[in-house]
Amino acid sequence: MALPGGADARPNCRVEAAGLRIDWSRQFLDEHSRGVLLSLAAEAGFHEARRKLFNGERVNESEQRAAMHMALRGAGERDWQVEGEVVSTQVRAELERIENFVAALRDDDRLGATGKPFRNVVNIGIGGSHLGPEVVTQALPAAEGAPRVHFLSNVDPAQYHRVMDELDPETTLLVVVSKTFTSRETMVNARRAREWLVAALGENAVADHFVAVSANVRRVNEFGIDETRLFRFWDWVGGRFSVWSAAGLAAAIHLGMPRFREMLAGAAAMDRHFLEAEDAVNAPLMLGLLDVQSIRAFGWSAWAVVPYSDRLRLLPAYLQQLVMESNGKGANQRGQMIEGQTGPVLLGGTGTDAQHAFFQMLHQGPLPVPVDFIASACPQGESTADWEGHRILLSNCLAQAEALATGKSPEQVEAELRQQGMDTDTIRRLVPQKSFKGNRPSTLVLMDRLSPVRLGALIALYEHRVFVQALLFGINPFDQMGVELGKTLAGRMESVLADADALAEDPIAEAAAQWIRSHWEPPS
Ligand SMILES: O=P(O)(O)OC[C@H]1O[C@H](O)[C@H](O)[C@@H](O)[C@@H]1O
Repeated sequence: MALPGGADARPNCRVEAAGLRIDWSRQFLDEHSRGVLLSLAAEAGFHEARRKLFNGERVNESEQRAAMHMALRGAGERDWQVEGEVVSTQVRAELERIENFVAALRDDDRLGATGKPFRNVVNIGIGGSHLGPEVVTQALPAAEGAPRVHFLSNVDPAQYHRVMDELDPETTLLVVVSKTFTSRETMVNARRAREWLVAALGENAVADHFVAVSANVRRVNEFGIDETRLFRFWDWVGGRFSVWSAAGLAAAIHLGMPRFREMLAGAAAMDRHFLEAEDAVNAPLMLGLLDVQSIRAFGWSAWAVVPYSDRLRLLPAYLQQLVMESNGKGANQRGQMIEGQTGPVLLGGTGTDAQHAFFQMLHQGPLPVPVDFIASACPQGESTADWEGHRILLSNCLAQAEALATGKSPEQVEAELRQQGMDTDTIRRLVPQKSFKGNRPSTLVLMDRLSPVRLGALIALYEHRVFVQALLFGINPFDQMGVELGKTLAGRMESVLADADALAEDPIAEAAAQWIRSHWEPPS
């Protein structure tokens, strides 16, 4: 099927939802295939599944939990329920606690152990307890006077040094974020940061300098943080859906509470669109269905997300967790193995940098990779140079999408080469190498400017799209069983590396461990 010639030819492939202009005109979709995709959604029970999701039923069956992240951002609008129990009251209460805390930091009412105001905040957490707050912090400028927010996620000590070595314990607040409060990396980093603090300011400083964000109250208490310094979220908030909860505390500190609430409102607006828009113009539904079509009907297993925005440079990594941890699964909810690819492999980078890296493959690689182009009409800054740079950025964004769709025919290439006076043999060899097949699909997501409300809507758009993909594949998108085995083995491997008498079960791992140990020497 050829891509349509012009966007106006397909008015139903473009919607404005929650302030985002979402255009899938350059996808392989005509009236017939749209009908097929929508009937597949109906067969998969889309309306009922969406109802269950928004009603707080146990959609995460393997873990027997709801997935009610919508309640976190819509708490002001109505009383959301989880398994029949109203949760909006506790959500609002926790938001208020966060608000008071952020205000106290801003107004220097909450001080460090030696009476100095906090100038730096370190978010210690990994996965959903890191990517969400960092993606927001990078995307949006800090509120005036807000402390600088840093992120410590990796257990690699090099990262610890990069983040912590420049900080002053007296003016640093440590926020340990972990839903389970068991993630090894987070616990190791939190303990090391605690030692760093205690070495400088003594044991009593812990109470002033540490707060926790978790669903596991007992573990937090065991770590030595009492409930007055614990911000809660709940079992029904998945890690990769948790930025809207207290797990977004670092982002709230960075943005200030009014703008954090605006982000929640943007996501809530996308929730309303997903819940209320007609199927054919329901952006998360249609995009999710198109993803499934790309994977299942066309066999394209990759997907690229390219924000033309330096501020959204972490978005592809954030979406990798959202998409691939949710839907990168080989068994469906009924316990049957799924044949073929499920969730797409997501690659990404920012435009225009990515154009000089992996775009070659997008244009001429043998298999199409559908691309999401994301851009804002206005730049962040207001100077003439900012507007000029931004115009160039946007031109590239629109041009790349067009080039992918239209391509360049062999005839056109041949004519150009002839005009340059090239000989026939060279032309024969060069024409296939220089032509572009075109017909490469893309989706364009535009917003007026990157603001809290638009960012919220953008992230929620992807969340619901992932839900739709999962529904069509029969997958539970809310668990992540596939991360467990490696964690268990890493635990065992720690003793193998620490103790030469402890052997690894696997001979290849054992040989590698021996080699590593034989190369251990103090730094010169
Ligand atoms: O928040 P935590 O419990 O520390 O979990 C942090 C992360 O680690 C887990 O292994 C999962 O892969 C992620 O979904 C989660 O966000």
